[in-house]
Amino acid sequence: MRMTSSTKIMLIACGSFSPPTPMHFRMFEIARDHIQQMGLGQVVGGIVSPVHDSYAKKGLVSATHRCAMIKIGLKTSDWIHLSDWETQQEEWTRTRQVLQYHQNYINSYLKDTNGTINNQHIPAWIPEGIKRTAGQVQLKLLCGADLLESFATPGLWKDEDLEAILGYHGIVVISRAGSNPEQFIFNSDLLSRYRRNITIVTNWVTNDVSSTLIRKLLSRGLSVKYLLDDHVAEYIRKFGLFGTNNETS
Ligand SMILES: Nc1ncnc2c1ncn2[C@@H]1O[C@H](COP(=O)(O)OP(=O)(O)OP(=O)(O)O)[C@@H](O)[C@H]1O
Ligand SMILES: NC(=O)c1ccc[n+]([C@@H]2O[C@H](COP(=O)(O)O)[C@@H](O)[C@H]2O)c1
Repeated sequence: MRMTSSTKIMLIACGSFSPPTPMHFRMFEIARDHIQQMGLGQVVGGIVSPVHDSYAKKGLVSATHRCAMIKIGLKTSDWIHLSDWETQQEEWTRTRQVLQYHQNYINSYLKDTNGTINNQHIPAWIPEGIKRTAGQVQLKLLCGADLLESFATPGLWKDEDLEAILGYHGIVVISRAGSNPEQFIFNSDLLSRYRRNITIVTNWVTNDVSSTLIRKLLSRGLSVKYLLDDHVAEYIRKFGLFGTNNETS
């Protein structure tokens, strides 16, 4: 998987997005700039894939609400799109399979010269005009350094899944306050083995706004203005999510 300036790349971020913060979308912009400026490839699309409801993480509101908020937050982006595929499955899907599904779909879409897929519903996350782009598209996992560090949590990730994610797709890691991805990779045999498939991107404007922080502010009736998209905040208040119950937030 050698990357050159002509390699076509799509980025996919998997997470709870409960709620989606501007940082969730900003990480795509930071990654695209880095990849293109370093001549590592051409980023042709971004996918936000919210986790299934059965993931049952604390603070997770229904996928219907999370998908709606992601769509609202992405209204002004012309290259990052929601994929609700994970949320539509019977149960939680491991990240390796999420990547595999999207990569397979992209591959068959690009190969579909007789237009069979064109007759079906094309998901919104397929970049417009991608068929005109010659060659293959490589799907990479985009994540914050905390997700990379979760790879070391015993029992959380299967080794064979990490091998597949790192070996076949590759990951793009955005630095996050309090993390040291270089050191973390150095300490891991597995990650060191796949070091060249891991792109670390320094976020020069560190911003540690997390969904947890936003949920806390909202549940305490505190303002989230300038931390969260106004329209997403409006949606949250409208449906009384995260303990807002129509209070000022
Ligand atoms: N401020 C940030 N800087 C870099 N990466 C981030 C930031 N916030 C979220 N991410 C990344 O976004 C992806 C989706 O994360 P997730 O939905 O779990 O967000 P979160 O804000 O960390 O959520 P929570 O606070 O509920 O744990 C993860 O890869 C996570 O590392
Ligand atoms: N084994 C796995 O594939 C695995 C394990 C833990 C988290 N994840 C994914 O990581 C993302 C973020 O999860 P957390 O918010 O729990 O860090 C989610 O999309 C989740 O599905 C995948």
